[in-house]
This record gives sequence, C-alpha cells and structure tokens, in this order.
Amino acid sequence: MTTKERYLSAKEMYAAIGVDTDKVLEDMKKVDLSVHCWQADDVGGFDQKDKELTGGIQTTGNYPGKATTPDELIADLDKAFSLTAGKHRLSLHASYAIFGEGEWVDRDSLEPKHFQKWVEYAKERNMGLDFNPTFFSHPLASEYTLTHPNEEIRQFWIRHGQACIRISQYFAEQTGTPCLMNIWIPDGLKDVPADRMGPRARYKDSLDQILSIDYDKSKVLVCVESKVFGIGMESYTAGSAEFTMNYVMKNDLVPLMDNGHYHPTEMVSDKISSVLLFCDKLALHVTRPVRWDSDHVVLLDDETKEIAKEIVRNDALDRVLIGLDFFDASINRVSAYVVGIRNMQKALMMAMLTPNKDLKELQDTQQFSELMVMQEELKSYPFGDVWNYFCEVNGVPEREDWWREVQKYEEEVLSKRA
Ligand SMILES: C[C@H](O)[C@H](O)[C@@H](O)C(=O)CO
Ligand SMILES: [Mn+2]
Repeated sequence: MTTKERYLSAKEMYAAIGVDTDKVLEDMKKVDLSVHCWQADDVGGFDQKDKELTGGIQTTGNYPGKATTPDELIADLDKAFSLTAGKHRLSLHASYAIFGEGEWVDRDSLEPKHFQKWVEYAKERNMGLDFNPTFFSHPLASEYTLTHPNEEIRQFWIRHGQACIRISQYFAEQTGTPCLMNIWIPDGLKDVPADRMGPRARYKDSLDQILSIDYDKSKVLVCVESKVFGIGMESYTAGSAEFTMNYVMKNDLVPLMDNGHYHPTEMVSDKISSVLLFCDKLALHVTRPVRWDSDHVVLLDDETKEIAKEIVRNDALDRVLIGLDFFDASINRVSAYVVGIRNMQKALMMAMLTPNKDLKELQDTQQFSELMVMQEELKSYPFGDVWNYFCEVNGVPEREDWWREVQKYEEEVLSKRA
C-alpha cells in the first residue's frame, strides 16, 4: 500500500468518529515552532572565549561534531529544518552575536548589526526570529545578574536587557513578525537565604528599568521565564513562579513556562488553561526534565502529548507560542533537533486527531466509563498513517528514513569537524 492509500484508509476511520483529517493537515501548517539555536553547540555561543556554561544549567556528553562556528551552526540548523515539515521560527540567544574580524563588544553594548547575519538567514528562509538576553556564561554573571547587590554589575545587566529589546525590535521589523524576547536569569542561592525579599526587589526594579525604554509592544513581546531551582541555586531563585507570574500580569507581559522549571509532580499541561483564562498569550519552553531540569530531548511522552492537547482543544494555537529548549551533547545533535521537533509536531497532530468536543461532552455529562474507553481506544487509531502522509506532502522523509540523511551528514560533515 502507498502512503496515500494508508492515509485514505485512516481518513475513513477518523471520519467515523467525527475527525476531519484533511483539516488536520491544513491546521498543521499553522504550527510555527520556535526552534532554539543552542542544541547544535551545547549552549556555547560565540561571544566569549571561555565557553564555560554557567547559570546552573548543564550539557552532558561529548558526542563528536559539535558546531563551533556560525557557519557550522547554520549548516546544522538547515539540515535539521530540511528533515522537519512545516514553518519554524529561530530562537537566538544574545551570546550568538556574530562579530566581524577584530570586532567585539560586551553584552551591554550589543547592537542589531551584531546579528545581521542571523537576520539575513531568517529573511532568506522566510522565518521569524525570537530572542533571549544571555544572563549567564559571562565573567560578570558568576554570582548574580539583575539581582546583584553591586549596583555597577546590576546596571551592566540592565543595559544588556535594554540592548536586547532594541535588537528584538530590529528582528521584528526586518522579518515582519513580532519577536518574542524571553528574560530568564539564573540568580539564586545554594543555601538557606537570609533575605528573600532583597534580591526579588532588585530583580523587579531591574525589569522595570529594562522595560522603561521606548519600544513597540506590538513588535517585541517581552516574556519572563520562572524557575524553581538550578544547580548551585537549590534553595532559592529570585525568579520564582509567583514572582514571575505577578510581574508579568501587572506589566502586561507574556509568561513563559518551561516544563523543566517546576517541582517534579507539577505539570505545565495543568497550568496552561489557568494562564489562558487571564493572559492573551502564553509562551512555552517544551523540554524533558529527567529527575531535574536536565533538558533532555523532547520525546512523544505523556506530558508532551498532554501539553499539546491543552493547546489544541482550547483552540489556542495562535495564543500559545511554542518554543523548544533542550540540549543533549551525548547524541548526534542534528538528530536531537529532528527528534524533538518532530515529536512536538506529532503531539500536536495527535491532539488534532482527537474528537475533543465529544470527549468534553462525555466529561460534562459524567459519562466517565465511555470517556475512558474512548481516550484509551484512540491511542491505537492509525495516527502514523496521517503523520507519514503529512511528511510526504510536505516533502520530508517519512518514518525513520530521515535518520539515514543524518548519518550521511555525520559521515560527510560532522565527522570532519575538528
Ligand atoms: C538556554 C536557555 O535560555 C535556558 O535553558 C533557559 O531557558 C532555561 O530554561 C534555564 O533553565
Ligand atoms: Mn527554558
């Protein structure tokens, strides 16, 4: 049977439960995942000689072929994008500034011109750009950044935040789509705080100062990402969930929830509906925490599927800005991208292939036996036949066929890297 014949058979089965697979294929085109640039080089960036990753996050593994130059990073991204259907955005960190020969400025003096190559990259590929100030992996970030009690250091990081707003606005103007600018700081304490209020008050004031510059709010969507702990920041983080959500709500910003940033039994999928009732937009970092915020590659696991269901069944694809945030140095980094991107797309497609209205009705009418039966039986519906057809019509390899392309790329390109 051809892929199309399988699809047509699956289409009939889904139609019998009220799901229009042709519409799903159309809706999948609207999915615009924001793909992070930092999987290809283990969050190394280009602006510091010392590539030590700080801020309580870690990449583990030493798989050969890591990108070490902008051209290598670009080649790896292009390879990954060529194996994944649909539109994507590219999410850049400020540490990925590209300087000309002999040129360098510190993070508080970054300008749009230092990202011109990325703007050209995005424009050539008709892609949107998102941005992240980098408050880690820098000599002045060895203790604290926006919460620093030393005013000079705190002002350095405030200027960095302001510079990033200007760069984000430039991205939006150049690409013609709003730029999501995500603020995450690692600031926190290893052990029992003597003062919880002070650092948070300084963080609040720093954010106020960053946002005090004149910028176009329709072009730059500022979001703030919370986090419960980091390595070396086990006892306290200034940017806790409560701090972040309150700040965002009060200042009409966008909350960003990373599903590695909560206590292990807290689920981001359960938080999405609450946020959507009060905020126009919500940004996500979809990742896979294994026992801690380990940033493993996104799999098609229960939480990824549950997150996707919450977005789709609440008709919120245009309100939830889905970003990816994982970094694994123990496997082929291009394959990590392809697995993570395709899994997020698969989760969304599965959610679209669900008779959501009927299931809600079963819940509202307390028909819980039938609800369980349907939810379980849906798991063995022929999702794969729709997925493979989606790949075929979008010109990307079906099933695991993409892996051969990555192997070829590893042989011809990655293995030749120093
Ligand atoms: C590199 C990212 O900005 C970083 O992962 C941040 O988003 C985060 O999740 C920190 O734990
Ligand atoms: Mn994150």
